Amino acid sequence: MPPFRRLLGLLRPEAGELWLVLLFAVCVGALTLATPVVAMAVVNTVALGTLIQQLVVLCVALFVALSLAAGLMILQTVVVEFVQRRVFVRVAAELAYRLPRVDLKAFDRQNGPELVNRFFDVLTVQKASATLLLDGITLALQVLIGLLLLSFYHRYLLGFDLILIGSLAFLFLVLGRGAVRSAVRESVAKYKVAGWMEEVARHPVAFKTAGGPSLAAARTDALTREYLEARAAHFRVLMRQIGFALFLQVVANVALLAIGGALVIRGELTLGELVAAEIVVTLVVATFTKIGKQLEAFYDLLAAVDKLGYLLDLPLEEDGAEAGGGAAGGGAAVVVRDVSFAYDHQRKMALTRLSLAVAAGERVALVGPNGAGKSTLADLLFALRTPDRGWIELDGADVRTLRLETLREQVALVKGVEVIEGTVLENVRVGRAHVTHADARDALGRVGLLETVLALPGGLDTVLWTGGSPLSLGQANRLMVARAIVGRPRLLVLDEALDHMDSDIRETVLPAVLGPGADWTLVVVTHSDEVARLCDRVVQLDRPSGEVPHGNA
Ligand SMILES: Nc1ncnc2c1ncn2[C@@H]1O[C@H](COP(=O)(O)OP(=O)(O)OP(=O)(O)O)[C@@H](O)[C@H]1O
Repeated sequence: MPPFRRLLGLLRPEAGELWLVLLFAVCVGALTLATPVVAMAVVNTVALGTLIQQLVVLCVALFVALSLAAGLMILQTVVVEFVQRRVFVRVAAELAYRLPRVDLKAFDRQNGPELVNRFFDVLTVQKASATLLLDGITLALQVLIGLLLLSFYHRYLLGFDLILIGSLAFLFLVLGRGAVRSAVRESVAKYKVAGWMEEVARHPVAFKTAGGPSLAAARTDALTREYLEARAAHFRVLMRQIGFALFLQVVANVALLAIGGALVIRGELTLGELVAAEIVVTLVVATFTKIGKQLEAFYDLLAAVDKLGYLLDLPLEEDGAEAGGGAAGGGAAVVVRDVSFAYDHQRKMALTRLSLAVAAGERVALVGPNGAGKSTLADLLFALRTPDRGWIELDGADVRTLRLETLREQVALVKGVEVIEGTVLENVRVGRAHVTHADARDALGRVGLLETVLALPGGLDTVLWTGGSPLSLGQANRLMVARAIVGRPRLLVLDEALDHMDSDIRETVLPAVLGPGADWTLVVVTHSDEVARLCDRVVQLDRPSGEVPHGNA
């Protein structure tokens, strides 16, 4: 979507306030023009040698007009402040809604956390929109009203106005061509630098290996250069416009003095009118010097909105409509029917026409070589991805038709370690209000982690950091199992979650997932013969040989 349309979309809910800002600006613009009007009256009355009282009345009138303008400007600032706050809250709320629902596909070829950096563009939107709403509109209106006023003095000045308006149109439309594109390119380059910095910070071991620092420096150098080129290209457009605006300022000032002076000499303009016209033109052309700042704010705003739009446009998972569910407790029967799946942009199939039936309460080990598609199947069971063909049933219900929220109350997946910055309790609960403190303690106990957690300074309220610290990796792994079993799922899918545990620990955890109280259906992806042996059945997956029929772009 073009950035300008996106901007309108973002500001639409604020339409009421924006009209108010515009109204204030019109009033302020009109009121500030009281200065030239009063000046003209003063010059004319002084020239005619009238009374001091008239001067006092004029000054009082000017004071009232300018005070009113100042009051309106304060109101305008307050309204713009509220608009800014609301834009921040709206974008934050929308992202909080969308991010957990983003289709995993979107993150296959892009770094999710790096994409989220674009949220900071809300600040650019806030700052730039405030600049434009407060100064930009007022300046534009001052120019407009000023030119209108000027045209009343003499028809020559109307011609002067028209030439000035034509020049301004040339400045914005012709000289500004390509500015939005160059602003967007600049901001893309900026994010690449930030993304790379994050990459370096995220992989401390890799970048501490012998060549790590030089790789960090070399790539930063290349990306910074890319940024500088993009910035320079954008600056060229800006300078073109700023230079022309300043040139226009000089020409307009001189031209008015020349035209006005000639008209006064010819008696077609009074001295007062010339002074007033001169003040108006000074006001109008003074705005030209500020055009650079306004233009930069405008292009930054469009680039920021473009970036935010990118984040807000990430595709969401397709949700089913059925509440579904089958039996309330116990294991769920799972059927995988003729399922094929290929990742986007891959030539090889990840799964080809796989069929599998798992009875309710059955424990199945999925084994096979690297790349056989085991993790892909685990993802499909949790509906992180959708089969390209075939389907999956849970207790006879097609998973695609179920509401994802309901489905994920019934299916739990343990895949890698995802510790959220928050307390141990929050990490076990993950927003599920029905999970009590006692439930969390019970789940932690079952995976042999309760004593370790209670020994931490804050017990279950100890704050964990992303990555799991102060827990060890193995302990964090068990925390993930506790998170999965605390919701008493009907299908538990463990993607190599047991493989990383030492045999003692595994013995503690195994009863929790395979023992008598564990009445769920279990699918364990494993490379361990020991784990496989404990299951009711072992299903071997082999690397699919199929190619994606017509590419998978
Ligand atoms: N995000 C992805 N994008 C593109 N291709 C992927 C992605 N994830 C996996 N693949 C490909 O899909 C195929 C199956 O991968 P999958 O991770 O399911 O295998 P696996 O059996 O779990 O392997 P392992 O035992 O190594 O964990 C592999 O060929 C892999 O290269």
